[in-house]
Amino acid sequence: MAQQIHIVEDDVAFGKMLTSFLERRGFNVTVSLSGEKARKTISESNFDLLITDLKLPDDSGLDLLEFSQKTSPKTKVILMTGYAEVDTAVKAIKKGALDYISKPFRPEELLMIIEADSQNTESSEEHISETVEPKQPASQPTSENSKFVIGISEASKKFNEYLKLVGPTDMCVLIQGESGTGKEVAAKAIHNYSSRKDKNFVAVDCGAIPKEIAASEFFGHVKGSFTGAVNDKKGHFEAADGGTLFLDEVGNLSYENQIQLLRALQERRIKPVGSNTEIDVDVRILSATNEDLLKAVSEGKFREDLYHRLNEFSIHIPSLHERKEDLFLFIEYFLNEANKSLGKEVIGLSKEVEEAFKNYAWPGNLRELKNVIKRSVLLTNSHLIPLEVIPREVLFSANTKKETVDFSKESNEKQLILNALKEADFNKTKAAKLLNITRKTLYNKLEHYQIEL
Ligand SMILES: Nc1ncnc2c1ncn2[C@@H]1O[C@H](COP(=O)(O)OP(=O)(O)OP(=O)(O)O)[C@@H](O)[C@H]1O
Repeated sequence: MAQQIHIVEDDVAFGKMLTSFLERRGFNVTVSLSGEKARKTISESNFDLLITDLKLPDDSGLDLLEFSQKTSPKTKVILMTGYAEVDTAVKAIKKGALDYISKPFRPEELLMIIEADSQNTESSEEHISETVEPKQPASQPTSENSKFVIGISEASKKFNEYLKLVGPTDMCVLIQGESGTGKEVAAKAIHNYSSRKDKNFVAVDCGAIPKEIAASEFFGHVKGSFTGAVNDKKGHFEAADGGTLFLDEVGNLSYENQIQLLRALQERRIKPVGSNTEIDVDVRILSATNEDLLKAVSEGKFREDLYHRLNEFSIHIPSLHERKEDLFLFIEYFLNEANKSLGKEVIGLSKEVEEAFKNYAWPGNLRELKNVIKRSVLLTNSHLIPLEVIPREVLFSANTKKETVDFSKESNEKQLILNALKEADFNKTKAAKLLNITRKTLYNKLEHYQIEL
């Protein structure tokens, strides 16, 4: 069963960031924003781990540690401290806390403490118990798969179920989705769920191969078969033998190349350009497209027989807009990636940026989100990404959603009003409609925020 974690943290953004980080790694997380709420929650449920801030507005982490030890002695406790509080934290360890972690910290550091403790617990349990749980079967995702975000939205859960379901079969899968939604990542996951996972995964961008050399790229060639063929060359099919060949942007293949590909798939045999010998190949084909292939078929641009061969099973990857519930998991994942690659320690987004990200439609999907975060992390000199480093298109996009309007914070409100005005071409009646407020209220707010038009 997943470990139950209780976080006590009055900084909402930080608590949220830790929660999504830990939930993505399979923990069940409950958050309390105050000592009072924490005490009530501790009394009502059994947690494996309590992670509490040392300084709370209405309580102290040390007192909570004592309370937890009395009420729920099996719960382990980690304290989060500021630099100046390390002495107190050391006292807490003496009182029986598992560990302390100094703020600011990266969530991975916290995870390391949790995992180190679990390993200690497991190894001591293995000595006691004679029957050890069987290890995971070979068809489980490899560590490669654990590198991607599964998501919590219904759309993500469904499509990830499909990946798992079709992975171990030998079916050809057509992966459809907008640009940047993660089609290649999905193809790699299918490969990793299959028994072919120890063989090659060869990805080919069909849009980037000139049609004149496509046959040689796919099937290889022998030395001297055409000008420039100075050596024998293996093609993608041979390179992927026993494994998986991923044809990205498959709709871009020329009609002639489609015929050659179909033949290779039907016969499971290829002939390198200039060779008289055929070679047997055992390759699973996964393909991806961000265009409507059926439309291409009906327009005579894509062969119907090839379409059906590639599409033994089809998977649609939802756009980021269709899985907004996953947005913060992806943000946190890309933030960690950016921190690692840039050697930075940015812990999250400021409230205003959070709001802007929620309101943006992310037409470039995960790739765009990843790029925006990396750029922002590079430009950020504090712990939270500020509004100033966010690209203009994200701030002033035409995507202010009525349902996401949240007037709880002044800074959010001002930003939302600016977005709506921009979307409405500065027509106040339209902007008021977008914001779901009356024109009069909008005028009052423009005055309040001194927005001059
Ligand atoms: N589930 C995921 N978890 C973490 N990162 C992801 C996930 N899916 C995609 N990404 C990242 O998002 C970016 C875009 O993914 P990918 O290249 O697979 O998209 P694509 O749909 O194949 O793009 P295109 O249509 O341009 O070929 C990559 O940097 C990838 O690492």
